[in-house]
Amino acid sequence: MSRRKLAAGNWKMNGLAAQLAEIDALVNACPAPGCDVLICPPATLIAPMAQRAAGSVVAVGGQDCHARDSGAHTGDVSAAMLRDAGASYVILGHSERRADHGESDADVRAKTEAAWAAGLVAIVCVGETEAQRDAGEALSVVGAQLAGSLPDGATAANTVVAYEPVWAIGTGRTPSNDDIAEMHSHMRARLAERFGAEADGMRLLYGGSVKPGNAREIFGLADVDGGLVGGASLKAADFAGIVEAAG
Ligand SMILES: O=C[C@H](O)COP(=O)(O)O
Repeated sequence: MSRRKLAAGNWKMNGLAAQLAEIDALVNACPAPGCDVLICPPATLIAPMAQRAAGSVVAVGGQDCHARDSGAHTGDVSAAMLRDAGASYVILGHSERRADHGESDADVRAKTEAAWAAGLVAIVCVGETEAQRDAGEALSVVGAQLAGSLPDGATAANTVVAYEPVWAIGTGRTPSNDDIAEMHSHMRARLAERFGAEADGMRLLYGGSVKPGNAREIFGLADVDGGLVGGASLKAADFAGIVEAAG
């Protein structure tokens, strides 16, 4: 099964209107990439970024959504609102959301259902802490997160899974290639048990200190279908190198 790779940037809580110029630079640097390209800016920049990127190869996504469409949820944003602002993807269950906002697998599953209902592709994040890896629990922890966070209706078209070891995020550290390959193979097998042949088409991203200098090697590993990139997605020059590696 050939899966088109995805280079996804997560700007996290970074970016003011002035940074929208990075999108122009990215579009110029990557006029015809051989992979899908996505930037997930903070919610305040989704609409202007989507307008700026309209007609280009760069898709725009959210970093979270509420499980409900609308209502009395001060400060929250629904999947329908993201879609209305021009998003086509949403990151769900990022470890920073799980840690900062206490999001459970059940919460992530409900948000994923909401994302699909709004026509968004869900990028569902999983990953172990360093203590869990040291205890030999990485595979079982990620397997349980996958089982709990993905609803039954997951398909290759509506879902992307991102494996992000918590200890590799923003640290400059990455797992060994063998460890990444082992985890991605494990995830593919768990998905195949549950979703059958559909799992062959699901894209599995690696995230955690992906840089232009290591992206090609990581994206070349079996069952790695691109990356979810934090810090190195903020500057078009860096992210263009990662897009190039994925293409
Ligand atoms: O969503 C992105 C990840 O948390 C990775 O962040 P990082 O590339 O800054 O390590």
